[in-house]
Amino acid sequence: FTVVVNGTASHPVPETLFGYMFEDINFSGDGGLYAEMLMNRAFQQVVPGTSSALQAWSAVNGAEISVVNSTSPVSSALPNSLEVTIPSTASGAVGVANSGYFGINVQESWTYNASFFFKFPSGSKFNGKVTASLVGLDGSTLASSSVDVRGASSTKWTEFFVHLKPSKTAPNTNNTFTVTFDGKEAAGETIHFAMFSLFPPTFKGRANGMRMDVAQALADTKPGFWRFPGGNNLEGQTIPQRWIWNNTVGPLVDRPGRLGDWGYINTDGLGLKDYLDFIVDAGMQPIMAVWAGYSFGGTVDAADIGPYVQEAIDQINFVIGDPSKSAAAALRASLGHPEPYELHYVEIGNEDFFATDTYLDYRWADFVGNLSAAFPQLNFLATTMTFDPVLTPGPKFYDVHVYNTPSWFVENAFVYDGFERNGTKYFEGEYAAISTNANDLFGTPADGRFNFPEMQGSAGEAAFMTGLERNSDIVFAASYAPTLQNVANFQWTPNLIGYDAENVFLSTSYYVQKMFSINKGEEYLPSTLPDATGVVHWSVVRSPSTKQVFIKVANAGADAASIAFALPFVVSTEGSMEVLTGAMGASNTPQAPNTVVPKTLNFKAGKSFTFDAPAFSASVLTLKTE
Ligand SMILES: O=S(=O)(O)O[C@H]1C[C@H](O)[C@@H](O)[C@@H]1CO
Repeated sequence: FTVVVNGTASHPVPETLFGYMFEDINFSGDGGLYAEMLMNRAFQQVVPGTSSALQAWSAVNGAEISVVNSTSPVSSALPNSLEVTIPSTASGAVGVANSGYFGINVQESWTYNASFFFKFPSGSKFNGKVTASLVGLDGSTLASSSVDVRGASSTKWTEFFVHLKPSKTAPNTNNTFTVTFDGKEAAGETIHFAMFSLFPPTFKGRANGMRMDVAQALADTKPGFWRFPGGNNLEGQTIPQRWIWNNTVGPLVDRPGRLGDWGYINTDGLGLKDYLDFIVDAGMQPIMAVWAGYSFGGTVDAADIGPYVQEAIDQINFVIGDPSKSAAAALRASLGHPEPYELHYVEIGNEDFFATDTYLDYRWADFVGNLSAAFPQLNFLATTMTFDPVLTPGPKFYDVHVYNTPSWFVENAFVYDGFERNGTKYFEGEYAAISTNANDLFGTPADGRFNFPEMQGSAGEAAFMTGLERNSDIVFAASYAPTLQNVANFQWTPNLIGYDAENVFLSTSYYVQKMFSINKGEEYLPSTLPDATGVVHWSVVRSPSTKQVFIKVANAGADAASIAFALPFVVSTEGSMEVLTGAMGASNTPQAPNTVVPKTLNFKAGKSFTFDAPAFSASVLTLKTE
């Protein structure tokens, strides 16, 4: 191949071109990015007296425990509490233990914030200590802290709050958080607990914040945007179980939680303001979805849509409204953020190509009509297929989703080249190579589904992404999906970033996303077009502010390819390149997390040079212009 690069940019590269799609899937939020370490911390949305109500909880040394809603609750949002009865014959430490989200990471250098609510029955004679501890698999106490309690003065809900500083780092994550009494001191007592919590240090030290290592892996790619709260997890198994913004803000005891759309209960401890603060902390901007009347269990009738439109208006006002004019904005101010957050993009629903008729009939028009009247400065995205059906008013933005085979991505690198430049812009909101089986894309690994991203898929995605860059005059944002996976419990594969209770696993596709995102440049330089039917694709961008040119090369084929580049301007002979390459089916897995990692090396650049792209590779060549 010979590639002649044009010295005149065709268009700027949008700041938002690469970023993340987030929803609570695969324990991405609870048990993932959200730093709360205790699973089922507040017994939300469980049926008292059932074993599932006690998920992650167990008795310590003979205590009798059960989830009840018989006593006056700690809040109306949290009707359930944990009833703990200490046997009259008890001795030693007696109480309850939580096993975390598939483990608890105990690090000597961390200070943990532990808390819970408790109360004794009136007439209690208890006068002793209650102790919070981190306990190792072998029963050793890694950290503990006690407070003196008199039952008679704790007959109302009382919050217990301590810092825990481990004496050593645990050898594994099979640790528990326990709350115990001395059996003799507490013999025969019944105590109620509510809203436990255990936090490690968080990303940027944010209260109720994010797990540091997962957040850092996301921030390291310099993402331009964060799409939330879904994806399917926006929609709800039923209309009442949709994602409701005001149930996700304010004190944690006032958040009821909900049954998420991926088979587990969401605490909603990671809520609207927590997302917005993380977006600020990681230097992104939101692409925020509003619920648009469609749940998996039913759709709101046109005649009843008004309150849901108002709910969306209130959600947007929480983000950008004037506290003197909107109660939702005043709520934001009362939570410590009087200034509006940055917001330019609001998505109306998710994947409404599954519910096209009502979207076409009234849902799109009712939401975008009222919301654009209330917020004329915002951009609204439609979620049906592009121009199918023809919506009124015509959408200025679409969110396009595609999951397919590695070869589909290679073969469709030019899909946007053919789009009419009519002012419409596109968000490639969810894309990933997920299977080698075009006839059963969403099947099992036995049928070709990827457990983890494979190099063949990542190289295909890279080829596709050169097309997104070339067409970034109309593609303003793009994100791989799903982003996060707790490898101990998940519902979807492959995913960009995996993790367990102590490790983060970066996939081959993560390295491709990072390569493109941190080298996205400021303007696109046209060049000799790749062969649209070929497996070798490239794109060239320039950053005048840093006098750099970035050439991305994807080779999604099994043969190495040699490419001669000719540049119309002077470049330093000192070039550097980052190359990600591996066997076709190679993956980074928890067992072999560094199977395929990027390699950086220098090369002799200049106005013309040749680059040999390895088979199944994605590369970025960085050049310095004068
Ligand atoms: O079952 S799917 O519709 O394929 O689910 C996909 C599409 C949906 O937006 C997202 O939540 C999910 C995985 O990222």
